[in-house]
Order: sequence, then C-alpha cells, then structure tokens
Amino acid sequence: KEVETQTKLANVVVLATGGTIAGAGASAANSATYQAAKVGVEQLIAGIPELSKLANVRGEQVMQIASESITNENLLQLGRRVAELADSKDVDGIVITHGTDTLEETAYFLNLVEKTDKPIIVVGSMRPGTAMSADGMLNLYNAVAVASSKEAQGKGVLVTMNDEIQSGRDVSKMINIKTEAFKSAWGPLGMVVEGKSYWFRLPAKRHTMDSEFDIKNIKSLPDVEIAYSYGNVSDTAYKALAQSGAKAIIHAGTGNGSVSSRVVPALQALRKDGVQIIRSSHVNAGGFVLRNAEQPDDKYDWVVAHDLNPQKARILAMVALTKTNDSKELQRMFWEY
Ligand SMILES: NC(=O)CC[C@H](N)C(=O)O
Repeated sequence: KEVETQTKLANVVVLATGGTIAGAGASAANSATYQAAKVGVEQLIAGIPELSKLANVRGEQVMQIASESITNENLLQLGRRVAELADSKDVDGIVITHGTDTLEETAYFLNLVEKTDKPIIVVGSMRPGTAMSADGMLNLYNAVAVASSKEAQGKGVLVTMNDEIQSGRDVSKMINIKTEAFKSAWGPLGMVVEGKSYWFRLPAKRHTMDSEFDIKNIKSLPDVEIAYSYGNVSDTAYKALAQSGAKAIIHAGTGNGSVSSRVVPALQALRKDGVQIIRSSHVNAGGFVLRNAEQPDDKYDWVVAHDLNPQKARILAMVALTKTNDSKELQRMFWEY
C-alpha cells in the first residue's frame, strides 16, 4: 500500500490561454509566420503521449488569444481559476500555456496574488507546433514535469522555457526570434532535463504564500500606464495618460530610470495632482534603478521600480494600488516583491 501511494502520479491541470504554443502555420518552414492561438488544449495534450508517465493531466481552455491582447479582466479571470484549482484537493500542480509576448507579466501577476504553495508553471513556445524544430512540446513536457514535482512546491510561479526553470518574477522575453528567448538578469533557478528537475537557487523576493496580496480580494485592477523615454522625449504622453485616468505612470526610463529635464516639471506636477510616478528602466539586459540616484525621489515623492522592467512594474503597481495609495508603502512593496 505504501509503495502504491509513493508512486501515485500527481494530478496536473493544464490551463490553456493561446499563444504560439497553440499556433499553426501553413508549412513546416513557417517558424515565424503563422497564426497564434489556433490549437485547442485537448490536442496539445494528446500530442505528447509521454505526459501520461509524468502525471494525470487534464486540460481546460480558459481563453484562446494571442497574449499581446490579454486584458486586466483576462488576468483576473485566469488568476481566479488558478486559485480555485489550487484550493482543490485533487489538484497537485497547475500549468498555464500562454503566448510569450506577455508571459512575463502573467507569471509575475500570479506570483504576487496566488495563495498556494502548489507548483504553478507558465509556459509558451517560440515556434508553432507545425514548424520544424518546434519547441512547444518539450517546453510543455518540462512544465508538466516541474508541476508534478514536490521540489517545485513553494518556489513561486515558475516558467519552463528552453530547458530552464526560471522565476516568474525575474524572467523576461529578451529576444523574439530565438528559442533561447527567456532570460533573467539573475539567472535561472534550475534546469529540467528528461523530465527531472535540477535546482540551483531560490527566489529571494516575497511571493505566493508569503505575499500580502490575494486574488480573492481583488475585484478590479486600477489603470496603470507606461510612458517610454528617450532623448528629446516630450511630456505629451505622460500628461495624456494622466488625463485619461491613470493612477500611476511607469516611467520607462533610460539607464538608471533617468528622467529627461524636458519632462521633470510635468512629472512633478502630475505627482502633486495625485498620480504616482514610478521610475523604471528600459535597458535591454535588465535595469537596476536606485532611489535618489539620478533624481531626488524623496523630494519629488516618486517611487523606484528597482530591477522590475516597465511591464513588470506596471503589474506590481496595479496589484499594490488595490491596497494602498501611499507612496512610501508602494516603495516598500517595490523593494520586497
Ligand atoms: N511566441 C509567441 O507566443 C508569440 C505569439 C503571440 N504574439 C503571443 O504572445 O501570444
């Protein structure tokens, strides 16, 4: 009997949302020209018979879209379904198939709001299943392997791409034409090879069980927008975003989240009007924005996003603003998550 329970397969649910992993092209040579979000979850699972050796896998089609079109409502819908499944006794792990364009946003969102230590793995692919050397099958196989493993418990939301196990907080799509697309400035947490996980490090930031945020208490997400900065930037976009109702503006800044002297007065004025100003960086390999470096944040009452890129800073700002509009509290959250 003991042997029986020890070898019992884990129950893993695959929540499908679309993306290239569910994409289809006209020919096997179409690795970059194809339609995303075409193939249903049952077909994805059926295409990998080896999954049945890893876990009892069942699928659910939550949505079928390309991830650049994921709305805040979609995020909440997905987050709520993940929470329901995580609460269920017959679910041991959850895999989410997702387009890669905003995969890093969804993974970070779930990492902040899901109160569970069950493995949650977000996975996508860079080539559709119809292409030569398609990467989706192995990425999904790896996701199910990690989702069904005990070692993945309590490590926050994870991403399995290109044989690596990445933290959903840190990982970002760094290039859009290689299968080696997802990287973290701080390195992967581990590797998954032939269905076995090899771990090397743990996330240091607060997540899931240790997070103060809970999807069950979030009814809606506030409007947070991003303004991209560069030499000769004007304040037009910042002002327009505030006027359209943004509660916070992520300054996708140069270098150390630096702010052009051409827009500093506008950002000061917007903060006085109650809009939160959050300095992030759009540098390619990962920003590192420090408080009161480049700009006097204490004096202007601005917040820094530290190492969160603009799109991840937007996710944390939305979630944080459901709890507080105090800039000091927001800054604490940006250090802790
Ligand atoms: N590789 C991909 O998944 C990109 C396809 C699409 N733009 C999406 O994000 O869903």
